[in-house]
Amino acid sequence: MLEILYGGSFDPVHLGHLAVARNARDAAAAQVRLMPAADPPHKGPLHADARQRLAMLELAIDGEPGLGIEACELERDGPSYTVDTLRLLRAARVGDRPLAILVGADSFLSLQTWKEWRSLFDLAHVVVAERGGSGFDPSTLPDALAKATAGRWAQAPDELHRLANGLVLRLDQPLRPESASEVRRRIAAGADWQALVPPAVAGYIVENRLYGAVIGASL
Ligand SMILES: Nc1ncnc2c1ncn2[C@@H]1O[C@H](COP(=O)(O)OP(=O)(O)OP(=O)(O)O)[C@@H](O)[C@H]1O
Ligand SMILES: O=C(O)c1ccc[n+]([C@@H]2O[C@H](COP(=O)([O-])O)[C@@H](O)[C@H]2O)c1
Repeated sequence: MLEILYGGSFDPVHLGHLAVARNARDAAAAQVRLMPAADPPHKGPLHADARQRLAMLELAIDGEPGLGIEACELERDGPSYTVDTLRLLRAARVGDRPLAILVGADSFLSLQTWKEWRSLFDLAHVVVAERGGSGFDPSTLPDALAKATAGRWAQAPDELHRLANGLVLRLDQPLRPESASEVRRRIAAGADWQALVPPAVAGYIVENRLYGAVIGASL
């Protein structure tokens, strides 16, 4: 079965993440694992610690079929470079089975800034989820990314099951407006935020006073 790794800070996980993960699972008939980064290379300091971000992910997926968690990046120090993670997972448990990474269009458009980015295609497929405002259009990619992805575009998700790595798939999906920074911003501003995250995650945020949430805030 195709496995799709969905990496992120998940600080916190929100309904946009879940919609993207479910859509990828259903469209590609795949197992999707949400993969919290210990130290995402291009982000400033995170707000919740690794244990808390993992706990929120567990509450969010709540045993849902086809969704899981890959926590291997939390076990190593230093920046969570995806290329290193893919090499480790290929060697440790995935072998030569079909494997993909799932990224939002904003992340995909900056793929050239990732460590050894061209090697990513030797290790996994890349699934790109549309994200509002990202201006994602495969015909207007930055030059190097356009060259590296030429001839790799899959026409349909089932192509990803037939090869171990190397294809790029654009996933059609309704655009989701949520972002973790908007959740944190609203909490800090005392504005409504609970509808942006699963109810169990909202409860965890309040109980643990994450992001400046106040105990006793109505859920
Ligand atoms: N609403 C969304 N629609 C599509 N992709 C998303 C959405 N939110 C996050 N992603 C993608 O999920 C991955 C992990 O995102 P991350 O955990 O950094 O969340 P975020 O909401 O972008 O966080 P922040 O607002 O703190 O930057 C990235 O590839 C990102 O592009
Ligand atoms: O490998 C890299 O150089 C690299 C650079 C930026 C982001 N990533 C990964 O992309 C995923 C989303 O990152 P972010 O910053 O949107 O939370 C997460 O799994 C990061 O580890 C990876």
